[in-house]
Amino acid sequence: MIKANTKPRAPALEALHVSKSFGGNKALDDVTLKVDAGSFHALLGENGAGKSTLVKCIMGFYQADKGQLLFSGKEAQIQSPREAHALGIGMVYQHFTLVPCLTAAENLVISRPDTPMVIDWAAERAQLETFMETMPFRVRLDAQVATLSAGEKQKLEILKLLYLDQRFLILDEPTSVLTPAEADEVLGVLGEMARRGEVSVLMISHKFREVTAFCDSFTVLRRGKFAGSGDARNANVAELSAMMIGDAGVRPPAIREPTVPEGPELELRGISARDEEGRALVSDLSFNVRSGEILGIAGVSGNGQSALVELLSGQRPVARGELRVNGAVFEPTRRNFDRFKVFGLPEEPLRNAVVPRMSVAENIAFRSFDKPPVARRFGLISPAGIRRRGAELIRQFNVQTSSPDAPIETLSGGNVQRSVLARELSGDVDILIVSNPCFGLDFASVADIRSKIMDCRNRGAAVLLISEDLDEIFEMSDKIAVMSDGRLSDPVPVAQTDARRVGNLLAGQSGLSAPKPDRA
Ligand SMILES: Nc1ncnc2c1ncn2[C@@H]1O[C@H](COP(=O)(O)OP(=O)(O)OP(=O)(O)O)[C@@H](O)[C@H]1O
Repeated sequence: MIKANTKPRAPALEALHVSKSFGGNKALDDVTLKVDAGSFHALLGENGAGKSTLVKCIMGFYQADKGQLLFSGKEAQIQSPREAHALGIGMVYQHFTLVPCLTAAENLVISRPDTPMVIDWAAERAQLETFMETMPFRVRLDAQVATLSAGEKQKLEILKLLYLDQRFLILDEPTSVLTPAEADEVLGVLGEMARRGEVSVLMISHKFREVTAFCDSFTVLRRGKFAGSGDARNANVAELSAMMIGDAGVRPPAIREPTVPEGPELELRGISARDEEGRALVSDLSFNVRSGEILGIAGVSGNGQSALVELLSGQRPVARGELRVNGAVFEPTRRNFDRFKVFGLPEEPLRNAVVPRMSVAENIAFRSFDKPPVARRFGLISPAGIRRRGAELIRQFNVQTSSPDAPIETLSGGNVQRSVLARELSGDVDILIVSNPCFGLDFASVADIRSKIMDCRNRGAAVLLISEDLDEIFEMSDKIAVMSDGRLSDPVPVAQTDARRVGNLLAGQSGLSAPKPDRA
């Protein structure tokens, strides 16, 4: 049995003069990071700055080319994640690693390296309850993971590390799936545990507010190099952003210009969709998005937003209802996307919007590979044309890649996102459907991408923005609707609502159209 939380013993970690290259690309160049025992340390940097590479070197996923790692003052050579776990270093990833069909208790027990072949569930259960009592937050042990909210899953991921007696916690943007209240709770509790000397935390974050409100110290990386470190409680946002981006300026906020609602229009009439077992994913969605307008759909992840994006992009059949573009019934096929100039950014672009092993240039030129100037006459594809067009968009959208020919899977998460946006926003756009477009992007990229989306709207596109980020919804939208449990509230102009009302709808309280009986 794992001995849980018997004594305070947060470890310190120092990564000294670490360098790591991929081919000719120096991802880390003489980087030093020091996390004191019992501190809550933030790791900041633009997309592609080297944050993931550094934590992957610490976790033993990568071996550094140069440098030294000291763990609790002793030199450590970590060859694999298993060795990192054995030392007491654990990581919470951006995406959940729990097994959805098992209960919370089962997930904890099977995560142990010493799980016996035959499990004495009564004994395990008693030990788990004792463990839970020592923990600052609880998760229902009998709940099936699939039924837990994102906040509960995130807590369970953290509990799992503590259950495994890992006291150096690395968190990769842990709050991106949480509501603001859940994020504050999780970070607040981790901060208290660190102060009590029970854990040390290293958190990758793009959110300045969280860093200054919850962390003790920070390190900034810029283009693979150490750019600065200091006390997070006294840091100010201007200082942090200057360290992150150097002299490069941030684009001013997106400017909303007056528009005339005459032009392209997207309409959904009574749309329902189901999962493979026939359960309703979205029910009776009816709304329209007009030219020069952004309709923002707010919602906590898992309330039907993915199904909505999938059916709009033709990846999921419509069970009932009609999609219309410019007044006519619209079938979401590649041909029609081109014909009606419908563009989009789905969730998890590396999985859903690119071919990982193909080059950045090829992925960017995808939509136009059979059109001039990328295609030669008679529809023949021109590799030089693809490369030229790709290189042009890489420059324009500031995608950080060692070369246009690098496989897109070697780019940092934020740069994959920028590449897909480069592809989707560079054309003549009439209808734009974007889902969490700024997920995982650094603050300068967020400003840049939001302005590009706003430019599309200002030029007359009808924009559907699906986002879990309420700040984004309020900054960008002309009208707001809330999705909860597969249903949508009536869209209202942004001036007629506020964060409290939207928050109530997010929590599933009244205001949504009454559920209608859903038949197959
Ligand atoms: N497996 C790999 N092969 C080739 N290049 C890589 C690989 N992993 C990372 N890189 C490169 O290393 C650099 C740093 O990437 P990294 O993922 O560490 O950045 P990051 O700061 O975590 O960015 P983000 O905030 O976008 O996640 C980037 O230029 C990236 O393209």
